[in-house]
Amino acid sequence: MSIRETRAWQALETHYHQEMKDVHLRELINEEGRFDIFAQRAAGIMLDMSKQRMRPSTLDGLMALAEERNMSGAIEQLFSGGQVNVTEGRPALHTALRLPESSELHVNEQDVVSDVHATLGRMEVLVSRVHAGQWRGATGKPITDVINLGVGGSDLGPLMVSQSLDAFAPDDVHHVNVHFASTIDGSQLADLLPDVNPETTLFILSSKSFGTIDTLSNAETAMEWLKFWLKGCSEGFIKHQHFIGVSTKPEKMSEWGIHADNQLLFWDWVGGRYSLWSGIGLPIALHIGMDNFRRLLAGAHEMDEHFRTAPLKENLPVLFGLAGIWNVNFLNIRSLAVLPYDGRLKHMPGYFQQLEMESNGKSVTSDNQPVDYSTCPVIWGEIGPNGQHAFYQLLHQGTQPVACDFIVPIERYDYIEDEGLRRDLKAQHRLSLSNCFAQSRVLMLGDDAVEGGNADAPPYKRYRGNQPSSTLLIEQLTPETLGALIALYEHKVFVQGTIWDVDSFDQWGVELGKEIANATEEIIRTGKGVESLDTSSRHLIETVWQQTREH
Ligand SMILES: O=P(O)(O)OC[C@H]1O[C@H](O)[C@H](O)[C@@H](O)[C@@H]1O
Repeated sequence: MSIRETRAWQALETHYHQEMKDVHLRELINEEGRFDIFAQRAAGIMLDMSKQRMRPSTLDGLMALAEERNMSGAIEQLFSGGQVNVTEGRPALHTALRLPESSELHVNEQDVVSDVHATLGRMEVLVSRVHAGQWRGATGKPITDVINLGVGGSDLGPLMVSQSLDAFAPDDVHHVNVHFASTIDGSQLADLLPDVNPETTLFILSSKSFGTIDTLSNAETAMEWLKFWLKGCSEGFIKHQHFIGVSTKPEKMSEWGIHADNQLLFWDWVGGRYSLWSGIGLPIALHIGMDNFRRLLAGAHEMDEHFRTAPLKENLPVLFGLAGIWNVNFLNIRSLAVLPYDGRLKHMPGYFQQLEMESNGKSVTSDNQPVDYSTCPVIWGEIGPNGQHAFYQLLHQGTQPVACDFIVPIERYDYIEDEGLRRDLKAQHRLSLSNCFAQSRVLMLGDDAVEGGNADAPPYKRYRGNQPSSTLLIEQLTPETLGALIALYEHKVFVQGTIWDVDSFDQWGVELGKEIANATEEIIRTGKGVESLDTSSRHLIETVWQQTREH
């Protein structure tokens, strides 16, 4: 039976048509006790959903829907290693990566917690060798630069966290610069390699499958570059001194030439987009130190515990997820903008794009039926204050309904020692907070945000308002709160996937494109088979041939 046919879903539809369809946020916001009902805190984060187009009765209806889908049972399954990744027949145990060492979790009679902590221990050894200046390149010089070669989940998480927690980089260790190269066209390597020293550059080959052509082609380029500059050193020695591999596939790493001592393993029950907590987080640990990496895990664990144990009505990921369901399935809002008011979080929208869209961008239920409702909205975003000068025009006066997540820390810049600078930067942060609160208010109230009203203004100066948003207010951006924030989104995705009855942990939709790309590369390279293609693709390839032949 489709979820649409359940009593809870139908009650929500009736509620929408009878009570909510024509009500504007400017009326809702004045309803009694709204903030107390719609704002909840956990793990250093306050989630304020009082600017969502919901009433307490909406929330009751959504809770009934969650019960209909046995949300508590699903959460229990997730944490205990149930086969929540149905199409691949395995658990999704990213939460086990953040369990404290003293806990136990058995999957197939194996205690995964001891494996996880043994790997963290190996990571620590690698990090401390680099930070002590003991890891040396093929010519004997200490490493100065680390380049992570990975894409998707093997890039976006480590990149986002490293950038966000830059201020936590330890200053009492041998300094290394951490860089990221992901794109298949080699763009980042083309920029990076001329500026680093081959004798002192270490590459991390990050790939869950160790079969992703984007990453392997970057690795080949890196290796050729090293061979060119380190003439006289054998290939095996170069690989030993300049490559670490992180993967679930030790045999493929060995085949490529990654020395067994330089391999960090993780497990097929860690989804790529949920893997920054595993060895895939090595660039983070190299950048901010192992202690801070463990703090990140501890913050995520705190959110895990909240998600696992808090009653559904006080449960941040549940509330956050259900608000999204209401927006997508009842208010028909299929666009979600992620808007951090903090420049350190510039890679966060991109990271959440993969997390949400690759997890829930699905249209088949767990028993292989086509869905008859919308699933994941389009996620996009940008640093909020910069977006104000770019696309907020559409949010305020365009024709699209868009839901927004505003993300902002309460306090910033306490770590700046220079007093004069600190004062000014704190003032700038106040500006950022003011802009954040002002924008969500105007999006909600429209013309009513103007003192005395704005009804006399010409149409092009009018603001409709009624765009719903949530605000995530973070006490301070620390490894702990960032860990908790990421875990909050991970669990929100799970809550929504549970309601929509989709497998949030597979990604079959990315496979066909890879296959066809390989076949296309062969056609471009060999010239054979172009006639079997459609007219557009054929002409594109012929145009490429024509121009490259002319050169
Ligand atoms: O880590 P890898 O196996 O190299 O995969 C890297 C990425 O590519 C794939 O195509 C998937 O879409 C992503 O989920 C994955 O994170």
